[in-house]
Amino acid sequence: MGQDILAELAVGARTSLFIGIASAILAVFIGGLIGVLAGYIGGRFETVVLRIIDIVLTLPFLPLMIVVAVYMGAGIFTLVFVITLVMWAGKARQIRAQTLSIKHTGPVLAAKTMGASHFYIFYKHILPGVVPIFIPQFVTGVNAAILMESSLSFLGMGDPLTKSWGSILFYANSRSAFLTEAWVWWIIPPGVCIVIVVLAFSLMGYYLEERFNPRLGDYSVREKRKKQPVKTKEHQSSKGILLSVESLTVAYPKSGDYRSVVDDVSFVVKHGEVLGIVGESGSGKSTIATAIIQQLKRPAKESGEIYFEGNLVQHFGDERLRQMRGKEIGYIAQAAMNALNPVIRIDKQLQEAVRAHYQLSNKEMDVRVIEVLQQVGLDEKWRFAYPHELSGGMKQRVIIAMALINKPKLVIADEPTTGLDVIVQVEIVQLLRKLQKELGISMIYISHDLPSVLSVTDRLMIMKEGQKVEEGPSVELSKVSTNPYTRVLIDSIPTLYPKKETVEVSR
Ligand SMILES: Nc1ncnc2c1ncn2[C@@H]1O[C@H](COP(=O)(O)OP(=O)(O)OP(=O)(O)O)[C@@H](O)[C@H]1O
Repeated sequence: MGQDILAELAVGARTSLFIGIASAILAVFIGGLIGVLAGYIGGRFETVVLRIIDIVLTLPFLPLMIVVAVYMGAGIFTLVFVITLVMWAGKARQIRAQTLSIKHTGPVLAAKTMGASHFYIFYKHILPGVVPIFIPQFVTGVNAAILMESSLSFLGMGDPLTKSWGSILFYANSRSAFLTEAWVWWIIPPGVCIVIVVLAFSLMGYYLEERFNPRLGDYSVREKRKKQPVKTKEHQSSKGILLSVESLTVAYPKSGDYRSVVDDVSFVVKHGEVLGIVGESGSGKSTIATAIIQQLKRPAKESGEIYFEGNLVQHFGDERLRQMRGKEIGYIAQAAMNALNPVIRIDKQLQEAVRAHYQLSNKEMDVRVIEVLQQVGLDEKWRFAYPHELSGGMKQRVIIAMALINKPKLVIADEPTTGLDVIVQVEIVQLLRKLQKELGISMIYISHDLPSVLSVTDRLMIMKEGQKVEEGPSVELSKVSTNPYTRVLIDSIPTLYPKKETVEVSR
């Protein structure tokens, strides 16, 4: 008896898996093709496809199977046909959505602007973004198809001559196994097989979805920070040090190994001081800033120690870090003004920043919003505006207001003048300097533009290829530095009185 059941289960596994895998392959292939084409071509074709998808998704599965089985005869291929017919539409809808999100990204628009052919865009940009999600779609499809096959076979719509887990259950039921002790042998084993296989495919599907779906971005689940006593350096505050970075090294994987993008960098920021970090693009400036607020992207490897007010931030738990970000350290990220939510009023966005840390009444909140807008030189009426009603300079003032609204001790401004015209750049730089002095806060000012940094900083740190080249008081460094790289940066500053050069004009 036991051997018979085992043999039936083994043969049944073959049928159930075949139907599951074959239906999933067909559904993903057909759905994928139709979804990609509908998303990419758009227009009437897309509308027609969407209406067909809507109709298919509303088709009742069981009556459909009965009708098809009557015409085609019950059997494995009828099952594959009906399951595919039911499943392709859902796949097509998801893959169309993915195609649409890629179609409107910068690289695709740039390729179109350059006159690239549809074939090139499709092959180079759309397919690489869409194909990875076929894998999780296939796995979840197998899972759903096995369940459908079991249900249909259990209802007697499978092939009567072929064993599958569903048909084992059908025969068990038709011979009243549920009413006798036979259910232990006849029903539990195929039932357990279905549960285990479906669960295994579901888990695999979730994993692959997180791994391959580009829309899920950083797929890896971030490890929870270990709770541990925070290491402290008491003497730092007595020396007036607010932030101290010691031997910071950050590496990212490259060609199978890790490559340092910040290499053994140390510096301090004192209370009320402005430190400028200057260097060419890619020298690691933003990486230092994100390391300070502990928001490096995976899979970065970080070593070294960062102390804020004498406490080692790498030992901070999640809650302590959350409090540090936005409340004790204000962060003006690169191009942050483009990240203002276009459909939320300015006052609401500023209030969000306060709500993350304080519980204030609406009136108190409004007072704080007006106060900070005035500080950054914006009339209070602008608090009722939406971001698209503001100019670039005004948006950047809002971003500065957001960084200041919780009265932080340190502000990190990463290229705060990017994307603004020269006059507005000067205004923003002057505003930052004025606020820093008035509020007595410390600041790290990151830029590749030495002239703007000189006017706003007390000390400068020059970076090149992840390493600190030189550090010192801004004015001194700009006048007497003998370091060749620093000199290149300084000499690149345009002056009103350029050196006279004799130019020979050939006649
Ligand atoms: N998530 C990441 N994965 C791999 N490498 C990265 C990642 N983020 C940054 N890098 C690398 O780290 C290096 C330093 O980047 P970073 O953004 O810190 O430079 P930067 O000096 O701020 O430049 P920019 O002024 O252009 O923003 C670059 O070479 C970059 O390729």
